[in-house]
Amino acid sequence: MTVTVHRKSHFNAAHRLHRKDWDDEKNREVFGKCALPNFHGHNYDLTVSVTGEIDPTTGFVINLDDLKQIIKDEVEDYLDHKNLNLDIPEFKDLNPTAENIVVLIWNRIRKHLSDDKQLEVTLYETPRNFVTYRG
Ligand SMILES: Nc1nc2c(c(=O)[nH]1)N=C([C@H](O)[C@H](O)COP(=O)(O)OP(=O)(O)OP(=O)(O)O)CN2
Ligand SMILES: [Zn+2]
Repeated sequence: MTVTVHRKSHFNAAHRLHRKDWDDEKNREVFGKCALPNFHGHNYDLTVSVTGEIDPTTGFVINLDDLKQIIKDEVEDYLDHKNLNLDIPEFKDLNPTAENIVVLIWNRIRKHLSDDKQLEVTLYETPRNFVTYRG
């Protein structure tokens, strides 16, 4: 029997969606206002979900205090109040779309979990635009 444990978090960040090998017109056509050159911000919300067996000794799938600390170290401290294009090396040549951000977050959390746990991350870029990654 497995149970899923969830922890919510949030961070604020700036970004711009564009391709260096496209001109302004093409970038504007594909990425719309998200291509504007001077960046814009989002209040990102995320839900981190860990699935596994309940440890009979503790009653935990994962200690939520531990999960909270992992998310703080790997997501909030790394991304909060950052310019994703300029400050985060992974996005130097990769568009910081919700899809690419959720994969980055998943990879940073996954390395802290044992192999017997499943991880799912849902990232809200806006209240109505959100993505999910399960690895
Ligand atoms: N597949 C994706 N499409 C888009 C992404 C993305 O990351 N993946 N990102 C954007 C923009 O960055 C942003 O999300 C759009 O912002 P906005 O238009 O303000 O968002 P809403 O649609 O929620 O706003 P409404 O008020 O509902 O119009 C674009 N596409
Ligand atoms: Zn945006």
